[in-house]
Amino acid sequence: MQDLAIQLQNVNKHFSYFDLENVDLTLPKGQIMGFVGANGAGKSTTIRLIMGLMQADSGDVTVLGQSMPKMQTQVKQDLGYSSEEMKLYGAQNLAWHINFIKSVYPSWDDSYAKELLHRFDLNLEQKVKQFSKGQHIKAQLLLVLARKPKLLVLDEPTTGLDPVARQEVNNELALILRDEERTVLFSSHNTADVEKISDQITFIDRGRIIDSHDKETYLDSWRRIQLELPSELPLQPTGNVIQIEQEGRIASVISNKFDPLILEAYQQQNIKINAVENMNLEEIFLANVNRSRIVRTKGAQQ
Ligand SMILES: Nc1ncnc2c1ncn2[C@@H]1O[C@H](COP(=O)(O)OP(=O)(O)OP(=O)(O)O)[C@@H](O)[C@H]1O
Repeated sequence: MQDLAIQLQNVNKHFSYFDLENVDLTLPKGQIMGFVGANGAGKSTTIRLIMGLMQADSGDVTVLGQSMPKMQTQVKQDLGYSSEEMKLYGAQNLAWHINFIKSVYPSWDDSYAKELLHRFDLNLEQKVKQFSKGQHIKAQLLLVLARKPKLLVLDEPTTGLDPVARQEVNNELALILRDEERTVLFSSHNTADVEKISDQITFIDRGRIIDSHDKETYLDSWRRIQLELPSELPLQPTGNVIQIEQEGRIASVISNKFDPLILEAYQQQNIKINAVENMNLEEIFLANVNRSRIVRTKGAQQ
């Protein structure tokens, strides 16, 4: 069995107006996982459960081989977390924060911290309360990255950053990717960031995991196929086609498990294939969410 940094098995968490349901999630060590979902999908709740900040109603949460939240202190040194909710002390400067974190975490890497300070263009002496939003986010990231934890859990690390700062943060994450010892889970709304830097992708919608795969094979399995039909009769759904849009004799279908045999099958029905297009992660995410919501609505109606 692969060595896992994170394993969630059948995890449930109930809130008054929201349920996280039967969440299964595995992240092998040394991988970067992009955790994608719309607003309110359950990303932060899942992350809080992973961090041991909240207890699941049922199911098992295992992080770096330890059961959470029970063994939280045992993994503390190896686990780094950053989220917008975490506030730094406004009255203190960055140097004070660095000294504090350094005293708690022996793995602190001074030369890496200096590098980040320079790259993120932060000032050691400036009081945190004077930081802009972007500087605040970058300072938080510096404090967690320079600890060099084995597992980094970042809740929307690039939200609120301008395109330049976003690129800087993404570049740092991409560098971490080369370090086979380290594992990253980061949540994001930004599918372009996830497409660029992650090697595992998990989609969550309305409290359920709707897909979780390695990026390369996943992206490669989706296609949009543009068709010209012999008549205006509705195109019949076939296996591996999850969406059909048709206007007259023109149809656009989406396959989530593309196989060239599907093209042969269309041609045999005198359907002309105008184009077979790859899809980007945003298009895949939207198609996936739409399908999952249709399936759930149908299930609820039955
Ligand atoms: N402590 C809580 N008590 C009650 N409901 C909560 C609590 N925390 C979160 N929720 C609800 O759970 C749902 C999921 O919230 P969560 O913060 O996990 O979503 P998210 O995917 O991180 O969203 P966003 O991208 O908007 O930050 C929301 O409907 C939220 O209102």
